[in-house]
Amino acid sequence: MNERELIEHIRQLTQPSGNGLIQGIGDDCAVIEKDRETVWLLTMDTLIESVHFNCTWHPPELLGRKAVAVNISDIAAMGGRPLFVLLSLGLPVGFSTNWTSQLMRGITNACAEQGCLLIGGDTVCSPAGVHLTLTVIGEMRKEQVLYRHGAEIDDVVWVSGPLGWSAAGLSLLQAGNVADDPQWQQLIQTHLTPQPRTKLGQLLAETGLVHAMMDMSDGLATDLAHICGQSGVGATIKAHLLPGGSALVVAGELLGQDPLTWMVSGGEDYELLFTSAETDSETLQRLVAEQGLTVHPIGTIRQGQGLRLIRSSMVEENISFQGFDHFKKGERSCTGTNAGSG
Ligand SMILES: Nc1ncnc2c1ncn2[C@@H]1O[C@H](COP(=O)(O)OP(=O)(O)O)[C@@H](O)[C@H]1O
Ligand SMILES: Cc1ncc(C[n+]2csc(CCOP(=O)(O)OP(=O)(O)O)c2C)c(N)n1
Ligand SMILES: [Mg+2]
Repeated sequence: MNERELIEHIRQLTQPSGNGLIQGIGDDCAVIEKDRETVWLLTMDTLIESVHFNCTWHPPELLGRKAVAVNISDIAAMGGRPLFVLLSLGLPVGFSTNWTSQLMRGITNACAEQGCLLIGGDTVCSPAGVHLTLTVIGEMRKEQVLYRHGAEIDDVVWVSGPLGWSAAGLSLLQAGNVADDPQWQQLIQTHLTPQPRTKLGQLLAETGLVHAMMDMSDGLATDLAHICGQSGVGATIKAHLLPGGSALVVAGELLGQDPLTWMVSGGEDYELLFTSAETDSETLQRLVAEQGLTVHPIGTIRQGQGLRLIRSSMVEENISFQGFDHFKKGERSCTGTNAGSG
């Protein structure tokens, strides 16, 4: 069973409604009725040493910032405003006080910059490595919430920024000796401290022009496949429209890796991915530009199912769910050593 199948299995075991629940398992946040006009948004994400970060290259302050950013990104993905954070901290015996206070400086500064309050959590000993789990609570107007479902045939598919930078930055850090070169700093910084698109998410929700939205953590191939699956549609993406940039191409040449693979299935972009009617494209781009922000059209929603990538050679390829999956065969991060393995 892979990660997606396991989450679907858990979803089928749960109650879909009650207690004011509007959206349970399956979107970036759970959505719960707060009052007639507003909803609560709740989300949780974990970062685990050796799976999500490596302490040899990840400065603790930036790790703290990243832990907040990847969680707040899920609030941005609904169009909401983050308010409160809960932090569960798992540290090995004999943890460094200096390392931990830098981590906490990153967490508290990032919370303050996003206007949210750290209000509680838990602190435990970990038998292996550092574990960081955050819960973020946000709010927004009920009628403006943007779900993964809702994409319509002939919609334009948009992304809020460059793809593949984080994956390229990670490859450069893993390669070791090249990482100090100034030409790679944008790629590396994107990996070490992604920026949640909170302002853009709220703006897009307010326009009322967006049909479906999510944030990108597992790579376009998997994340857009979620929007398609939940909307009952397919999509076609054009490789030459994907925003990448020259540093990605040069890094690919240096490391012998394909920049398109980073852009499509690398993951950890934390950009917003959304769809809107073709006839609203100009208005949408104008409203976004007025706030000093940018968005890029990358393809089209179509009838049917599955996600197709059109390469420059005009060859079409099905790339559905080819992004990151914690338990996918060949994904090296977890080796079972306990009762849960096998
Ligand atoms: N162990 C779990 N128990 C209940 N719900 C889960 C579990 N793991 C993930 N989910 C839910 O499944 C959905 C997809 O999760 P995930 O792929 O991690 O989304 P995201 O990329 O937005 O973090 C979310 O709604 C999340 O809350
Ligand atoms: C040491 C290390 N190895 C590999 C990766 C790459 N990586 C780890 S998790 C992940 C995907 C995103 O994490 P996930 O836990 O799936 O977040 P979610 O989709 O729940 O938001 C990627 C690309 C990394 N960041 N660090
Ligand atoms: Mg998650």
